[in-house]
Amino acid sequence: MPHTKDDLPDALYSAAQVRRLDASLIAAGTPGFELMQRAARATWRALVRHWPTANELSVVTGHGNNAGDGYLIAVLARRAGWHVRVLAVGDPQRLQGDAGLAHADAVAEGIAVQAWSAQSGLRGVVVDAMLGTGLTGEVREPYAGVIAAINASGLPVAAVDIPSGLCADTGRVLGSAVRADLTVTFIGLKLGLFTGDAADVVGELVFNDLQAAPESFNGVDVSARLLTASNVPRLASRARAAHKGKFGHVLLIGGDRGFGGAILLSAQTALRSGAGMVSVSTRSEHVPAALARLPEAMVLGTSSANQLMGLLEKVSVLVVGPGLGQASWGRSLLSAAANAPLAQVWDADALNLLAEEQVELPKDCVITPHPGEAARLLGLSTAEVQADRPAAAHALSKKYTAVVVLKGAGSLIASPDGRLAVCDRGHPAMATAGLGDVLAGLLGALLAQGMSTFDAACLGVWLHANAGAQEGKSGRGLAASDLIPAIRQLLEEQAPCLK
Ligand SMILES: NC(=O)C1=CN([C@@H]2O[C@H](COP(=O)(O)OP(=O)(O)OC[C@H]3O[C@@H](n4cnc5c(N)ncnc54)[C@H](O)[C@@H]3O)[C@@H](O)[C@H]2O)[C@@H](O)CC1
Ligand SMILES: [K+]
Repeated sequence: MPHTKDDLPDALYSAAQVRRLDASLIAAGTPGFELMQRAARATWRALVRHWPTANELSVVTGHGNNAGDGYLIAVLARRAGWHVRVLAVGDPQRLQGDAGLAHADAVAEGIAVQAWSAQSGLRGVVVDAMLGTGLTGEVREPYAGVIAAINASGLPVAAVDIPSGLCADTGRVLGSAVRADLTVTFIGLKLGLFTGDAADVVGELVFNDLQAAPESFNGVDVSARLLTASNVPRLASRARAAHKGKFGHVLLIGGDRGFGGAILLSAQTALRSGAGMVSVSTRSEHVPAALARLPEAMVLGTSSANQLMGLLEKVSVLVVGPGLGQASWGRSLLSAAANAPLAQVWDADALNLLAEEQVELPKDCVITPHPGEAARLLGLSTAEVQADRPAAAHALSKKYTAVVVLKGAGSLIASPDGRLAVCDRGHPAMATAGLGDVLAGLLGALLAQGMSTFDAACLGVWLHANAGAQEGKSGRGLAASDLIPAIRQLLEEQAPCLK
């Protein structure tokens, strides 16, 4: 069954797990060469749909089964009357097994198979059939040079299974990767197609399960779940007899001198995302501005942690960190929060203070690091975190026994019980200040309405990314507060109040 972006299955696999799936399909009676033919047909159909007026193909092949798919795509294109040639990186005589058979089929069809050279000259649509799930380590020559030539050609590119150079497990470009306009991927979705660098190289994604019987998936673990409109957790609809006491009381702590706006953005989002009551603890000099902006909130000018104590007994959820700063004011408020037996969201400077071991995180919190904060918490560099985002999210979740939202393209949500969810929505216009404050306030409101930490994190990330995609469409200049009405609208569409 072909699937496009909006109806993808949600199970995500590593390269090793997909290899196990391949093996179980073959063991269940479908020969590998038949799978390769199905992969080629699926790619060919998607390619014709994507470029309906094209009639010329340059298929660039490597040395494994990914190349085998490429030879069979060339055969289908030739039979459809297209001008086709194959540019082989390395010696095609060395191809073995099913890929060898596919090469023989292409030759028998009279297709010109030339050795790749810098002078080969690419034409028409380029099919990238060099490196698939068999990629290991940084891309070596001659492939790196061929990838650079394909990217420099400016021609349309269809990638077979995964763009060559993109790691199927981590979504990291291993040195260099083909920038595809279309990727057709098979059997099981690879986690690496949805996080990290993937969004810049995958293009339109089409999935085909190659008619795998559902039983073939039994016994093969899933690495992660893709968040989709149908599986994302929902808030319950509200009863008519609802009252504000049922929807929690969120206390947001932060906004030191110079960062007063951050906590207001969080508080405004918590209010607009359905929290029953919202209180803000901030610097006394920020109180008049906060009241002017948020008349619905209770605003407490706080100069020391002692002033928080009474309030901590009345509220149900804490959001700590936006604009908190790292000076003694923020540190003392964070320590008071850390001792409160409440559901909590820690963000921004709360995470920097946590990394400095100034405080201990209570159990069952949500933490929302961006890659730089995640790196500080793990004692790694940001590049090391980005090199394997799923591993970093799992490691943080284990280290702090917390639900972790690792932000950045393809946000990840990791739970200490091993679950991992991936959100591939969002928009580059979201790379702007204040977006994290909005997310923290949203998560606080969802916890206050009774969701578990993992469900709140999944729904919060999903709503935030979709609101960003909706509002970011017009490009740069998105202000964080633009997201708040969009989040409210999406929440209401998802779990409407009774009319
Ligand atoms: N039955 C199957 O196994 C099926 C496999 N399929 C295709 O087969 C692919 C997997 O095939 P393979 O496991 O043969 O692997 P690939 O074809 O992905 O790549 C293996 C080749 O890449 C080279 N290579 C690995 N890392 C490299 C690096 N860092 N730099 C340069 N070269 C590197 C290896 O030396 C080897 O020649 C899938 O992605 C998919 O396209 C599909 O045909 C469906 C069925
Ligand atoms: K490829």
